[in-house]
Amino acid sequence: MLPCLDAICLVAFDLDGTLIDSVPDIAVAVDAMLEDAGLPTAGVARVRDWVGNGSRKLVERALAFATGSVPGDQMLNDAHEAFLRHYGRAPCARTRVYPGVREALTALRERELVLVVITNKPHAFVAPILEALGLAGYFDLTLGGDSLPQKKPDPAPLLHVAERFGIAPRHCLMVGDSRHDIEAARRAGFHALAVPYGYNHGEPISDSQPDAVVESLGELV
Ligand SMILES: O=C(O)COP(=O)(O)O
Ligand SMILES: [Mg+2]
Repeated sequence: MLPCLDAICLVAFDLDGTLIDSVPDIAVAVDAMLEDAGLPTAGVARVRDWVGNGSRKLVERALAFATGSVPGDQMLNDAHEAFLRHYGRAPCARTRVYPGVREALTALRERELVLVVITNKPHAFVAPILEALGLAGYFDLTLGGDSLPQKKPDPAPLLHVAERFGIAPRHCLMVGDSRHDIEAARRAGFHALAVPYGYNHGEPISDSQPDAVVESLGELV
């Protein structure tokens, strides 16, 4: 069970698959990287199941699919650089905000909650995407997968924001689409709310036993 919103002072949102449907642009960049390497492309349906552990892991999974073996360091480094270059050219051409997100963010801001983004995406992409979609103004802080030495499912980024704003974890809520968000929330002592429409390696998010699942963030308010 989720506590009543009155008991919550800070809400941390996952980005990819929770606030925004970003996989169409991510898949274009993955496929461009694979083409550069002379490998078969993967397509959006496969890439969807590879998102969640940051860009390097995404590229590693794509190379393993395309070559049939785990890539060596040099190949992975080169491919990761190529992916970042391609993604950086158009990180927000096909990316869309999910239904209910703007309404939820507006209502939570009106309640004067601290709102943050904690994503495993490289931080350099976060501000340009939020700005392009008109979401930047809602957030007090954003953390990317490379902002700290640890990323989700490690609880460190969640504990970092709780401490930064001086709010006890039991008054914080993590909202996410993947098992990494739910695990990070558990380990940090945050409440955990999940959405079922995002990217969770093809598994139902209910398997991770979040406190609650909502079909749309519009239900939050
Ligand atoms: O970039 C990823 O791997 C996932 O990003 P997310 O943490 O916003 O879902
Ligand atoms: Mg996500």
